[in-house]
Formats: sequence, C-alpha cells, structure tokens
Amino acid sequence: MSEPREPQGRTGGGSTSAHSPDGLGTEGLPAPDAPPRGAEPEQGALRLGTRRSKLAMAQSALVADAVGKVTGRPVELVEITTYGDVSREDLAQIGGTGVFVVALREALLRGEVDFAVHSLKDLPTEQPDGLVLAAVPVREDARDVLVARDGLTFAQLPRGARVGTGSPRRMAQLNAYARNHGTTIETVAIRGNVDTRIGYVHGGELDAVVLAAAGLSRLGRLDEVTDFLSVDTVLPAPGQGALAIECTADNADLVAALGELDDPFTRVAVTAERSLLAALEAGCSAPVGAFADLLADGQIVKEMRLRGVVGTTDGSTLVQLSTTGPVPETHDQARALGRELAAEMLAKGAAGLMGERAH
Ligand SMILES: NCc1[nH]cc(CCC(=O)O)c1CC(=O)O
Repeated sequence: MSEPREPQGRTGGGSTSAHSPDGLGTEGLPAPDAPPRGAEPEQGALRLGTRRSKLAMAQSALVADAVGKVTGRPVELVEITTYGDVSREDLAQIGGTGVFVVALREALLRGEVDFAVHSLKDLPTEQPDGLVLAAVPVREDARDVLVARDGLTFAQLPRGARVGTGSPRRMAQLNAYARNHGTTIETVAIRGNVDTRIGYVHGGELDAVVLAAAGLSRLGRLDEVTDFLSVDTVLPAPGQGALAIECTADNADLVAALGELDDPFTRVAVTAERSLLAALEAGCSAPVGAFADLLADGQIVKEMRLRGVVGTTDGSTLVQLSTTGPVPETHDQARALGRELAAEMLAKGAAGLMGERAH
C-alpha cells in the first residue's frame, strides 16, 4: 500500500518486547513525533463522477463515504449528464442501458474525474480499454419489487391489472407468472426516474409498477414496497443490486485503494451473471434475467447456483435453466459457468426469444 498510515500510537510504559501482530515488528515505523513521510505528494480531493438522478446521487454518496474511509482523502461529487438522462426515447431504441454510462466513461478517460460509480446492471458487459472495475462492493437485495395501489401483492392484483415497467425482462417474467396462475396482467411500457414511476400508481394511471429493491433501499423508500418478488418468480437483471466502481487502469494506487471495497463473492456472482448475458449476445435491455447465489449446508457454503431466463415479453415462452457447481475461485471460472449456462439456454432456443438482438 502506498497510502500513508498513521503511525501506531505507542502507549507509554515498558510493555512487552514489542512484536506486532503481523510478526513484522515495529522497527520500520517512524518515531511518534516524526513528521509525515515526505514522499507523498499533496493529495487533494478525489473526484467522483456521477449521474445526477436522485438514485445515482444516493449511490454515489454511499460510495463517496466508503472511499473517503479507505483512502483518507476527501471525495467530491462531479455531476455528469448522460444521454440516457436527457432522452425520453425508448431505452431499447437508443441502445440499451449503456447510454447512462458513456458520458461517465468519457469523463474518466479525459481525466476530468478520478473514479465513477455505476449501477452494475446498467454496464455493458464489454470492459473498455484503459478502464477497470476496481471494486464491486457487497450487493444489496437483488430482487425486484412491486409498488402497487392499496398495498396489493402481485397475487392480489385483479385480472387485467395495469403493471408498469420498461423492462422486457420484467414483462416476460411477470406475464409468464400471471399465465401460470390462470390470470392476465397488462404490462405497460414506462420510463423515468423512481418518482415518476411510483407517481403513476399514486396518480391512478397504473395499478402497480415494478422496480429494483436496491434502488428503493438506497433512496430510503423501501416502506413503499407492497410485494418483494422472489427470485424464484422473477430473476433479476444480471448484476442488479450491485454497484461498480470504475477508474482508469493506469492509476495503480487508486485501483488498489478502491479494491478494498470489493466483495469477492459479489464479484464472482455478478461475473457469472454478466458472462451469461454476454454469451447470449444480448443487449442490456434484452429480456435476460440471471442470478447467482450460494447453496449452503448449515453454515458451510457448498456450491454456487447460477440461474438464467430469457423469454418473449408476453410471457408465452420462457427458457429458464440453472446450473450448480463448485464456488468459482477465479473470475475465469465464474465466466465459464455463465458461458456454459448460456450454451444450454441457446440449445433450448433462447436466441429465438431475444427479438431483433438475437443472432
Ligand atoms: N435501469 C435503471 C436502474 N439501474 C439500477 C437500478 C436500481 C439499482 C440496482 O439495480 O442496483 C435502476 C432502477 C430500477 O431498475 O428500478
């Protein structure tokens, strides 16, 4: 680590012959009254590039706090407007959720910000040259949730209920779920931020909207949820609920410092999920759900399970498969799991269900 450390306070008094817990001794530390090591340049604030939506700002504030703690440096937020924020076009038309990301990455590559925070599910699966995901912190609740009028759960919605979501993945699975229960819903394509979406329910235009639990949690609005949709019913988007902290690859000190916020299991799980998505050659707004979790026997983690789904938005056809194997020990192993499941899904006709994006 190149970060300066506070000299460890030595409590006065002849204590035991000093052996530090790491066995390295304390000889290398400066005397308590020595000035800070002069080699470190004056370090100013780290600039965090963020989208300006309430959700992005909430996520960035959480990460700014954590980065401040691990680096000991102040973090300042730099707001960046992305095309996805200003365009009112259908997401699938303007190139999927990647439109939220391009402007942030350009700011990173131009050196205008030091690092950026993304919702991992909005990140295209291809990692651009020169940029690295320095950390994927512990994932929030990955589930989708329902915010419905009158506190209704999904099962309580009346036949033909109008359910808003812009996500073909959600449409496919919600319509399939309704069909399997002998009922129907009408999925209504909506866009907009969380306030706008929930506003359609309060305004009476829709019976319910579907959102990510993680987003509502970070906005402090989980109390508005009327039903948490089990991942057995609706597989979340690959990477849903996880954040990605990205910086330029050449900034080794920062890569290492940010790396302290990485959660290895979240990283392995989302790597497998995103590898599945990439191997299905699906755009980010294609109807692909994926979720990796650990199967434990009591306290002992036995295996990782990866589940994937693609379907038509009307829910008439879903290809849903899962695979279980040893918990991957490397990112390559995690990617291999995703590719294997994708190959099985393609063999079952997944490509034909992915609309114009399918090959
Ligand atoms: N597509 C927008 C988006 N990107 C990330 C989240 C939620 C937070 C997350 O999944 O980490 C949302 C909103 C939503 O789907 O409700």
